[in-house]
Amino acid sequence: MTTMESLIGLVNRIQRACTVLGDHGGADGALPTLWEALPSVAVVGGQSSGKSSVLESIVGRDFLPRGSGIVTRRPLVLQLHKTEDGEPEYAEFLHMQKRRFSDFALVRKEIQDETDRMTGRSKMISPVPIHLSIYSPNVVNLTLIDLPGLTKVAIEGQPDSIVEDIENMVRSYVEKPNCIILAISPANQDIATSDAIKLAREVDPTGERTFGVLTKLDLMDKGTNALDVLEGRSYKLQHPWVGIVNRSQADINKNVDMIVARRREREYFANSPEYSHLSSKMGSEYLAKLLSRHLESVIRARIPSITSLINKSIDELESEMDYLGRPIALDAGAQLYTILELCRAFDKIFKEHLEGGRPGGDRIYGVFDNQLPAALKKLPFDRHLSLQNVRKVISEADGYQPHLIAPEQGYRRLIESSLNYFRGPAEASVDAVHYVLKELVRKSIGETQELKRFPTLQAELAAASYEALERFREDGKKTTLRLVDMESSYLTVEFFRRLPQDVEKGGNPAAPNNVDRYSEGHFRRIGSNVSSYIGMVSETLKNTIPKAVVYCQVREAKRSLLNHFYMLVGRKEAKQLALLLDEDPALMERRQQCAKRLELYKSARDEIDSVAWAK
Ligand SMILES: Nc1nc2c(ncn2[C@@H]2O[C@H](COP(=O)(O)OP(=O)(O)OP(=O)(O)O)[C@@H](O)[C@H]2O)c(=O)[nH]1
Repeated sequence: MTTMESLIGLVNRIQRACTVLGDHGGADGALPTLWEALPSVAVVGGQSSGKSSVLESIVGRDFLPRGSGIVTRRPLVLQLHKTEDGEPEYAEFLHMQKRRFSDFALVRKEIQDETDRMTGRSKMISPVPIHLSIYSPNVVNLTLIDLPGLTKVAIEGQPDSIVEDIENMVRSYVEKPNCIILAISPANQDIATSDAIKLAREVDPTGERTFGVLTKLDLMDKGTNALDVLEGRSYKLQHPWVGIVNRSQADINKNVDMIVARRREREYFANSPEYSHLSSKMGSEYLAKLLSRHLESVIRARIPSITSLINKSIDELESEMDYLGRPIALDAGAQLYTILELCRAFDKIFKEHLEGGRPGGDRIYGVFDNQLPAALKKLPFDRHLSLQNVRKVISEADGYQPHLIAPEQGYRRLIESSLNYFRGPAEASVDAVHYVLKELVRKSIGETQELKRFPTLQAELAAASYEALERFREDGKKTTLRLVDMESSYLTVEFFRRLPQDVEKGGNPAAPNNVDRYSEGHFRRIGSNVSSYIGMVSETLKNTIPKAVVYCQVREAKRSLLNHFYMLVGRKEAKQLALLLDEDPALMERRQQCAKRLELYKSARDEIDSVAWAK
């Protein structure tokens, strides 16, 4: 292989890979894409200027869709690969790599069908290119991009905006500094009105990367010629103008062979009185060689910057791969190990929340320090130990025989019924701490970077943790309620012994119409005695409830949150483990894309290295 072939071949391969990866120089890219760094040749021209004809005669084959209106509605990236003489000619589409087309009429049909697949049968246009490779001994290595013909009016069924849409799409290709513009203008039309030249002048005012092509020389009015244009007097470009004679419509109808047409074109120039002095620099074959040579020199000049773009991209992709994490191992042992690692990472963060280092654990103390005391304070003892209620409870407890010295039964009933009120705050504390723990689990899962890739494991971990917390909550409730029950099962005798003996009987003589067996003061005193006993119990519970809650819930969460989960995981089979490590599909997709791109860039780098050394 000569250097030229390998250089263009290299760019061809990179271009194809770019398309596979969806990189076709979109207008939105903030960073320069690899596609944009690669030199390419775009064919631009007004409708019927002869674009398709030029492309076909460069290829030496009929294969482009024909018809009226806007036929080319998607860019066609045409990569020509020269093969050894005698080898069969064939074409291949990137979107259908398994199929080799040797019938070029079918190539034409597939271009049409593939255009419709993207744009629908509407006459809309799409910037997503179709990739076609042609392998033939009759071509030179070259990549050409056929773009929709510039037009001035929309036809039936097309929105008016199509005129502008086409121009914008074509512009988005030709404005790239690496794009070589093949500007096609018909000779039978004033060059000053050429759509192709108008656009080329706009994006390449110095004419450095524009190749002017003049078609339909044979259709000029008798007695006129195109020498002013071809010799660069009408519109100056850095590269020489190339005149072309394509097949006429009549030739096409008569199926005149392309190879015959090429010969006729050669003869036309050789025998033309006006152009014979230019004949070695005219015609589609010459144009193909000129472009190929130019493309090669441009590629050679661009190689250092392409290499540096590739190296930069490799660095970026590698760091993205690091961020996305390694792909998961396939054997059960390694998977189990990974799962346990991930659990440990989560557990560590959860503990940091409880023990400090990360916020949230303090909210548990908040429950003990604020919520519990406030709830205890709010208990309705005032109402429960009102004079009225005390009198009622005591009297009912006494029954037909009022108490003689102190209402033992009544006291017990009052105390027991009061103690019942403590169940509320006890349960509420357990619940409050439960919710704090649950929230911390949720937060910790979110904060475990390593878990991000594994939504299934995240969900399972959360479910297992919540289940464990639920068990701890039940235990917490049982234990705190037991503390309350213990208070009612045995009263502190000392407290009552220390009370002054209440011996008052027979009512208050000062009260004139006392219908009660005991004075109000008597009941008041009982109420206040019970109230201070309850106050004492309240103080105790304020201290013991937190102990029970921490013992049953917080301590257990720290010690054994995932114990049950570990046991379950340990029993799982390889397939179930793999399910747990099911990654977020979007992420998997991204890693795959990333890996594919990385592979592309690396092989591009290798190829560039080998081409550079081959020289
Ligand atoms: N006689 C003659 N006819 C030509 C020449 N070039 C193109 N034609 C004819 O002009 C018509 C249009 O040519 P195409 O190659 O289809 O032009 P195009 O720019 O691809 O047209 P659209 O795809 O419709 O925009 C066809 O009938 C060709 O046969 C030429 O050099 N000489």
